[in-house]
Amino acid sequence: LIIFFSFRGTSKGGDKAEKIPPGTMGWPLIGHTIPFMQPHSSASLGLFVDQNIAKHGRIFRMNLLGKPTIVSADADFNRFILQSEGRMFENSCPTSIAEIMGRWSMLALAGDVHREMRSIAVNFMSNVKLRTYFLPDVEQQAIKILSAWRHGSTFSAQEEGKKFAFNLMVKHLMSMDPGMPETEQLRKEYITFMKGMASIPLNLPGTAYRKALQSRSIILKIMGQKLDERVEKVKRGCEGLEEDDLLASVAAQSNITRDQILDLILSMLFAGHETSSAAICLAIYFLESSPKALQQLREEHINIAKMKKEKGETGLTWDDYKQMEFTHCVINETLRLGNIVKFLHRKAIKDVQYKGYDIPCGWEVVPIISSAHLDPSIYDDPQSYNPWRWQTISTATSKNNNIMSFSGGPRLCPGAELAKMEMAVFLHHLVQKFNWELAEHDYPVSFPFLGFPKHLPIKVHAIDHKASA
Ligand code: HEM
Repeated sequence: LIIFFSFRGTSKGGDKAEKIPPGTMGWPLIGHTIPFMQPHSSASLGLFVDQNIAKHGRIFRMNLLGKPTIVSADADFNRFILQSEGRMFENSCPTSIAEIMGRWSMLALAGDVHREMRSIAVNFMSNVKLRTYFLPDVEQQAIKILSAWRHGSTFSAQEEGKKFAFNLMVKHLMSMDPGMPETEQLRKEYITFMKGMASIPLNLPGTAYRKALQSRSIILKIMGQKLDERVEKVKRGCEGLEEDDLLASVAAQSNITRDQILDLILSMLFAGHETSSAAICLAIYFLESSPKALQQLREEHINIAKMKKEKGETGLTWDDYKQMEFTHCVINETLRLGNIVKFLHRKAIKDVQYKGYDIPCGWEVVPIISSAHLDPSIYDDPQSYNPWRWQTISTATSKNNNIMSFSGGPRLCPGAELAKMEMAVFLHHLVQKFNWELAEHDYPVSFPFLGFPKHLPIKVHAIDHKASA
């Protein structure tokens, strides 16, 4: 029976009674999960999705992770899905991710509890906080990382990017300082935790998934100790503490439980660290192969630094950041072609009709958000890295629906501005100090989490400003 029901419905046009999008359900239980998850260049949709689009069109059905699923590579439908969050569709995190990130993680929540947790995240990264607290720290961390790079040395840019983003997040989430033993222990556990996130969810002795669950317990223990310290300080009424870090501000709230706080912090560490470090690596990768873009970017930053020096200013300001026009083009193009997040998980919470198709209530829905970025009808020559295209495209999300890197609708990434600012500040110092080349061939791969198979090895050359003056 399982085989019969799994293979039935391989018709091209979808079911007759209901017009469910066409497609095949594949093997019993696992369906097409393995080919769907097959690693591929993040600047592509992958062979499986391309083949299905060619056969069935941009909206098709399949069995993913044991569930009937509608996959959409249709930019309009994706926008519709994201904007109908809570009304027709809602977040639907795979069980294995919810288990590892925690049931209170923002990635796993939907509805009112999600809204409550989200407002904490939005407030944590408000514009005022970005200007006041984050910007100086981002700059300090960037300078610190880059000052350890030696002329002529070769190392993994991916590791450096992760160190930068990790240090920044743990400082702002829990006031943990880089290099301290407990920060290093947390980082070590976090690496094991991440390996499990990207593994097959088999909770058996020795598997990456089992190890990740064990690391999760250790990470929560460390975070729990930090939380206890904060609660104690809040009780003693230490002034200004709420501004210190996220732990302090949530510790002062009585409406969320300890488990909720810990899962929130862990999901923020994940969401704010993996993505922005990937973004920095992508910029390093794309700029290396685009000397003209690198040159223009460098000129922009040398000019900003020169003007600041003339005015006797040190440290970047929000106005400096906003003035980095070409840098914003580089960032937009890097995110478009790099596709840090390829797809999202949603499910239909009622029967939905769209473009003549029926999406049955309860079915999983996977919008492939990278599809808009790679669509030649939206972006000319989408495979080429061309930051200049953004000089004529409006980047306001309200005006441009085809920028999907940060998702859209009510779950739009609350860390978008922080991530862009991290990229801009890191690039400001990087391009003034170094030239670089890939030490080995590497490229960004969607696992589905974005990574570089060889960890992006680069060789750096310090720029001799006296010689170039
Ligand atoms: C270039 C870097 C980044 C990219 C591409 C990115 C992308 C995304 C995407 C696609 C989502 C999914 C939204 C959905 O389910 O519809 C998301 C959610 C989220 N991101 Fe980011 N993100 C980035 C950086 C950050 C940073 C620096 C933070 C800071 C902590 C952050 C925090 C979050 C949070 C808390 C969520 C959950 C939002 C919710 O469920 O309402 N992100 N991000």
